[in-house]
Amino acid sequence: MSLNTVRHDYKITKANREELRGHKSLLLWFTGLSGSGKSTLANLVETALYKEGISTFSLDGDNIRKGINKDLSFAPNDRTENIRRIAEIANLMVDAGVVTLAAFVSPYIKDREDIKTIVGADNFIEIYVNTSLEECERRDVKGLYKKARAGEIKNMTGISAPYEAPINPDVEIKTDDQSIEVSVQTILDFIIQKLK
Ligand SMILES: Nc1ncnc2c1ncn2[C@@H]1O[C@H](COP(=O)(O)OS(=O)(=O)O)[C@@H](OP(=O)(O)O)[C@H]1O
Ligand SMILES: Nc1ncnc2c1ncn2[C@@H]1O[C@H](COP(=O)(O)OP(=O)(O)O)[C@@H](O)[C@H]1O
Repeated sequence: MSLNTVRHDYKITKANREELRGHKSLLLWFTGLSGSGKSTLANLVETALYKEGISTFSLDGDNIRKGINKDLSFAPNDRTENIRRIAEIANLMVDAGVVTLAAFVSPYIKDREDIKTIVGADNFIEIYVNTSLEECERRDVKGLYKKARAGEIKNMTGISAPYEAPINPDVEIKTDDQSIEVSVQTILDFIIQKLK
């Protein structure tokens, strides 16, 4: 669709904003099943970065699915639109010079490829929180798996909707047998050089 809009070139660029803040900006994208540990890890990674004086912002279900995306369901097309809008928001945040953390199930490979295109491959870090369905169900943090097994929730990822695992993620965290502390440190070790 052509809207005849013209892009204005602003004088202050992402590079200027990164220089002012003293670090690069990146999108850290956490993908995995519900209950895999995305929010837990994103939260702790953000806290560690904040303590190092790095500007951060977290996007997750609370500020997205209850806000800008409250019109979207868990049907495949709506999940795709959910992720597309989040990627566009994340792109603005990264452009603003902020290290942005996003924790979403994001079950489709194609949708995650599209995020990379929107924010730029150099700005995108895919973190696969690889927790087995058995372990997620054992945790059942929000009681959703029990409801899904009882047929009370449709399209539940891992039960009645697919999860397409990343083929070549930047970081893979296997939380079934790795502590939270080691998981956080693994992520920090991977990104810290990239922020310089
Ligand atoms: N059907 C179904 N499948 C998966 N998850 C469900 C579903 N219904 C509700 N929830 C809750 O919504 C959270 C997932 O939302 P996302 O925006 O991350 O999903 S997606 O990326 O659009 O697939 C997810 O949050 P997390 O547990 O933090 O992953 C669930 O709490
Ligand atoms: N190594 C680990 N990494 C992350 N979470 C873990 C790990 N081991 C156990 N957990 C627990 O798993 C649960 C994950 O829940 P949550 O972070 O809400 O998952 P998600 O955001 O993927 O739905 C938390 O209760 C957390 O304490």
